[in-house]
Amino acid sequence: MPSRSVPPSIDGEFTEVTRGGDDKWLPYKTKRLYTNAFIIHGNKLLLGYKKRGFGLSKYNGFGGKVEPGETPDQAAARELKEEAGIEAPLEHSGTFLFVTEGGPDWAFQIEIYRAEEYSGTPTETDEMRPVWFSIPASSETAKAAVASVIENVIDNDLPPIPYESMWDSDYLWLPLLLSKTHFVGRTDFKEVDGAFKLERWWFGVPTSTCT
Ligand SMILES: Nc1[nH]c(=O)nc2c1ncn2[C@H]1C[C@H](O)[C@@H](COP(=O)(O)OP(=O)(O)OP(=O)(O)O)O1
Repeated sequence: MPSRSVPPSIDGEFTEVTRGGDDKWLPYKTKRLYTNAFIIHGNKLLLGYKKRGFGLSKYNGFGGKVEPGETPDQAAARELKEEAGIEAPLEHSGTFLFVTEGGPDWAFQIEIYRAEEYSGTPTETDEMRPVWFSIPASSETAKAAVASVIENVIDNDLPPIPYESMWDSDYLWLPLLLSKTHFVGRTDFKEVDGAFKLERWWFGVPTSTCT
């Protein structure tokens, strides 16, 4: 079988964790920077239920556009405060490109952040309602982490991570974020009647962290 290429947008030495769909990666004109931040507190994960805009009625991390003059780190902190009312020592955890067919002709470059502590009280805003979910038991390797989340082994009374109400590809990389494994990736979605359907994806981790 011929070897399949890494998406053209991925630079550097990464080991594939998961891929799907064909190799016909969508073209895009430019990239726009976004952030997305997740709070992991013990065995709980904080997500926001999106009340308006793109991604309405989905659960997601807290984030949005990087404004002119801002760094992604600054934007991540600002968006977390604006959308959830909290502050946290955010660490950069991954990057992926979200490209659409039928949607914008530019790619969303989403910088993903995580923190294990926070200050303040998660508070509902006009855009997001914060909700805690249970994190499944952790695993040693990136691939095992993906498997543990799919099996959804939980040990508290909170609901499990609501993958069915998240963007279609989040179950592929959230386990990497939970296990503190830096990752890169790419997803191509197709917009049909206002809904976005995952068409192809690739996620990888730095070669040195994949055992
Ligand atoms: N967890 C996620 N998984 C995914 O596959 N795509 C995501 C994603 N989070 C964001 N995206 C993509 C799709 C989404 O419509 C786009 C913009 O992200 P957001 O919805 O977070 O930003 P907003 O349009 O709300 O920006 P602001 O108005 O600045 O808050 O990036």
